Amino acid sequence: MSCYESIFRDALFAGQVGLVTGGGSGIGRCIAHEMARLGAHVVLVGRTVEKLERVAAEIAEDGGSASWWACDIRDEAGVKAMVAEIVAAHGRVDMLVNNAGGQYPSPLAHLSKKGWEAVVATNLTGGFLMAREVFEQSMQTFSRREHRAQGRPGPAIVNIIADMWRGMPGMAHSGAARAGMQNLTMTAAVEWARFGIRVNAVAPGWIASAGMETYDEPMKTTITHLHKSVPLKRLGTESEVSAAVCFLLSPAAAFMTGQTLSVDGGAPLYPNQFPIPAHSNSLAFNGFHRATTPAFLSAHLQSPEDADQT
Ligand SMILES: CCCCC/C=C/C(=O)SCCNC(=O)CCNC(=O)[C@H](O)C(C)(C)COP(=O)(O)OP(=O)(O)OC[C@H]1O[C@@H](n2cnc3c(N)ncnc32)[C@H](O)[C@@H]1OP(=O)(O)O
Ligand SMILES: NC(=O)C1=CN([C@@H]2O[C@H](COP(=O)(O)OP(=O)(O)OC[C@H]3O[C@@H](n4cnc5c(N)ncnc54)[C@H](OP(=O)(O)O)[C@@H]3O)[C@@H](O)[C@H]2O)C=CC1
Repeated sequence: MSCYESIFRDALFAGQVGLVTGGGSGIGRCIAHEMARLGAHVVLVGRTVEKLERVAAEIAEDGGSASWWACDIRDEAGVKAMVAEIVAAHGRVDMLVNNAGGQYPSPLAHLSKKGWEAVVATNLTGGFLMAREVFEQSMQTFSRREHRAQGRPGPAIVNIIADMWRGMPGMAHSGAARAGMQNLTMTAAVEWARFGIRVNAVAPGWIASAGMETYDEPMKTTITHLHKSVPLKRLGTESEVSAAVCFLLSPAAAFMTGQTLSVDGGAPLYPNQFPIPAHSNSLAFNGFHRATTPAFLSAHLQSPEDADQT
């Protein structure tokens, strides 16, 4: 019996096959453990063989069932071949968790085209390729009628995105990609609903995941202060993201599609997360004709720093 504790009932995913991209570390590893604990066979996908092997071994030690496939989700031919092999080996894919992703901090103006493309390909194109292949190859394997006859829905898909609702200052490439993924979630949900395929997303806020280790020291220092900007006054855990994912994959969410669940302690509702750096020359307001600015507010039409200089 697995040592992984889940809030969900035993055997919830018994007999199902689930793919977890980025399953070799952090949130993806945790999701893979929980899905295996609930009875699924889990295929771990990522680029680093050692990480995938280690997590597959952990799941096996816990009495679960897992295999792995090394693949860069940005490689279209690699994704096609991988999904084909998995479908050939297991007969189908019931669940896809598009979790692989990442970015590096940089001011927008310093982003190179290559860096932008690397992050957009990782966080948007890769998720699209995975979802499209799972859809296409599921449709080839089982006709819609066969699916219905077996009383089984098509695969359930969950995309991991991020808290980008108010922009993502310092990580513009990732914010743009995640916003794209959120929109793709809605479109796929509508286009694939008639095949019984549900597509949802989970938007983690700041999670104390292994992924946070990948940042440099100044960024890690910033991260140690992030909890102060969270109404619940702490970071989230990998297992709190996993629980949301397992809920969306489960029949409890059978009437949910195209939705994004935020797991963020309320952080986006709280302003001042990222202080705007001091202005050297902020834009002056344009002094509209016929404006009716109350006198007591006129001082607030320029930043205090600029006001100090006048
Ligand atoms: C406020 C805190 C957090 C907010 C919430 C989010 C948290 C998390 O997401 S935690 C998970 C974190 N995990 C990661 O982010 C994984 C680590 N990151 C990456 O692997 C990279 O960022 C990647 C996504 C770009 C990896 O893609 P890959 O193609 O493998 O990258 P390359 O190393 O080949 O780089 C390609 C290109 O991208 C530019 N670049 C990459 N890293 C940096 C960097 N640290 N600084 C500046 N530029 C970077 C660069 O242009 C690279 O090309 P070259 O210059 O030729 O190397
Ligand atoms: N932790 C947090 O606070 C937040 C995390 N997120 C997102 O949640 C997801 C999981 O993050 P987390 O667990 O924290 O971080 P990790 O860095 O631990 O996980 C990212 C995983 O994705 C894999 N991966 C990255 N690029 C590729 C690729 N091109 N092809 C295949 N696999 C890839 C990595 O493995 P490998 O390098 O071996 O391929 C790694 O296992 C990411 O998308 C992350 O951006 C979103 C918001 C907040």
